[in-house]
Amino acid sequence: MSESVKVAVRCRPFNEREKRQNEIKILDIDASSCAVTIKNPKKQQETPKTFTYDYVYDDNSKQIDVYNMTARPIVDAVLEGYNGTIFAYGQTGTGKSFSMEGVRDVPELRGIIPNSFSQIFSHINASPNKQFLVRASYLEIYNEEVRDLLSKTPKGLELKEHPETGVYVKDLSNFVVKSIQEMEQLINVGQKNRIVGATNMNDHLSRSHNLHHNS
Ligand SMILES: Nc1ncnc2c1ncn2[C@@H]1O[C@H](COP(=O)(O)OP(=O)(O)OP(=O)(O)O)[C@@H](O)[C@H]1O
Repeated sequence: MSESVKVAVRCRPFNEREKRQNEIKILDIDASSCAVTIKNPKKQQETPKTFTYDYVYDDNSKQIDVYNMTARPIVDAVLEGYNGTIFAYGQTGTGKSFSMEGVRDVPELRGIIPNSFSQIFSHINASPNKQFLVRASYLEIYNEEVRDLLSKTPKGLELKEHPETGVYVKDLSNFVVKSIQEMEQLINVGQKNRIVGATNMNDHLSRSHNLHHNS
């Protein structure tokens, strides 16, 4: 049986500032062995350290390849009735939003979230004899406060634990969605309610973090 938690590492290309400052690349990514080797630029004589992961992506990686290798199998399992979570973690400015959301209007730059909507609804549309229920919630954690981004009055919500179903957010709204368009509408509403919106892409000082949940 394969592991239930898998870890992927993605390295982003240098940004303009890093290029201008002639930064040196300290990561070497070897896709064939899923290994990342990191060297200490201040101590060239130090032996580089190597770590292995379930998937590794270098700075040339394409959104669709990241999706197909890492996210598609999770969404496949969800469509069969299992639970699945895709979670991006990393320092500010490292490419979490790029990987998760990407650039919505440019098909090849679309990230995991829009690609998963396409996969979910094409699967549902191709399975006329099965019934599916898709519900969506969208929340933001900002300054330790859980905010419901799909509520008209986003306010702090409580985190609770249920003995059988585990941790949940009390009173978090959720909406039944029947198409990609409906899903995108909800995302648009939620984006507008985020404390620090996607328009502040270049300000990496105080971005909030958000979780997306499809069931
Ligand atoms: N793989 C990539 N290819 C090209 N550009 C990328 C890639 N990953 C990130 N970028 C660019 O790098 C910048 C920072 O990425 P992004 O905003 O996704 O970081 P983040 O981890 O979400 O940051 P924060 O935690 O501050 O929200 C953006 O301009 C983004 O377009």
